[in-house]
Amino acid sequence: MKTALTIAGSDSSGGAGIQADIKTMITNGVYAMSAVTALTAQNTTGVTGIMDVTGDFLKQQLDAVFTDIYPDAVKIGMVSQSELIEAIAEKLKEYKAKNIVVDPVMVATSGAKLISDEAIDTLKEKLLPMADVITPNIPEGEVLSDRKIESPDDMVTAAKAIFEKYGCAVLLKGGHAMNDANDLLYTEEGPQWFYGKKIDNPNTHGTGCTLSSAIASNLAKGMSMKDAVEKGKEYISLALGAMLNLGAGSGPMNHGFAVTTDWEVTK
Ligand SMILES: Nc1ncnc2c1ncn2[C@@H]1O[C@H](COP(=O)(O)OP(=O)(O)O)[C@@H](O)[C@H]1O
Ligand SMILES: Cc1ncc(COP(=O)(O)O)c(N)n1
Repeated sequence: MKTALTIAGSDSSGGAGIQADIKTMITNGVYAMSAVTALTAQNTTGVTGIMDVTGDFLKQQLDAVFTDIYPDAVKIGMVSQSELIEAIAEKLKEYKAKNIVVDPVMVATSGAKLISDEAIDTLKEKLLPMADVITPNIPEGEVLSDRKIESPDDMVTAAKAIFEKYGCAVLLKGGHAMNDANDLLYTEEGPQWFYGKKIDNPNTHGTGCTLSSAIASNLAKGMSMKDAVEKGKEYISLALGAMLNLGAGSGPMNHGFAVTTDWEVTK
């Protein structure tokens, strides 16, 4: 069985962060492991508390994982402090991690800020250049490219700028701010659009976490970047389309739509 590691924050309501990542990885057929960067007290209406782990404890978790069950892919989500980003960069280098997917999480769907300004600089300097692909949404893409993104043409210009600046493939997600679900992948081969049908579902808590974990799972299974993105988009469209409706705010998706309860105990 292929293996994947998520390095991210815990979402107590289970729709985003570590919990979304693990559910996504299981449903995509890989063995899921986690190194927790922070605990959040969070539900569908907002984040009420954040408790970061220490850099040393994050390193301990990464040592424990990499020296025993080597991950075929690594997904990085919420990392709010520079010290933690530095710890991750150091360990990924030490263990020669492969198939690194960075979701540069900055603001939750509910509006809470999940990264310090100083950490954004460290992310740009230390982590993005190590990534195989990064998956910013439009507001994150604006921060990383230092320009406004207001049209599909702007998406191409911004993705190219990020690709050239940080040397990693960029999947710039249109879902949030543009009126459709079209994402742009920018690699050394240039731009490629992935078209999605906008699903009329207000419950989008955790979509970014979920897509990046699906892509990491697909890379772990040996898919090319393009196939990993295409399959990842199919997965998130089905999870959104399952129309789960939980909580008072923007609720979670049904990550396990493809998990069967129709199993039997065999003796
Ligand atoms: N309503 C929707 N219907 C279909 N796909 C969507 C919808 N909203 C987001 N997506 C897709 O979900 C993925 C995550 O995007 P996005 O919501 O922008 O991420 P983030 O949570 O980081 O803001 C993208 O592939 C995007 O196109
Ligand atoms: C612990 C944690 N990590 C990430 C997100 C971002 O979620 P979204 O994918 O909705 O932007 C979140 N709300 N909580």
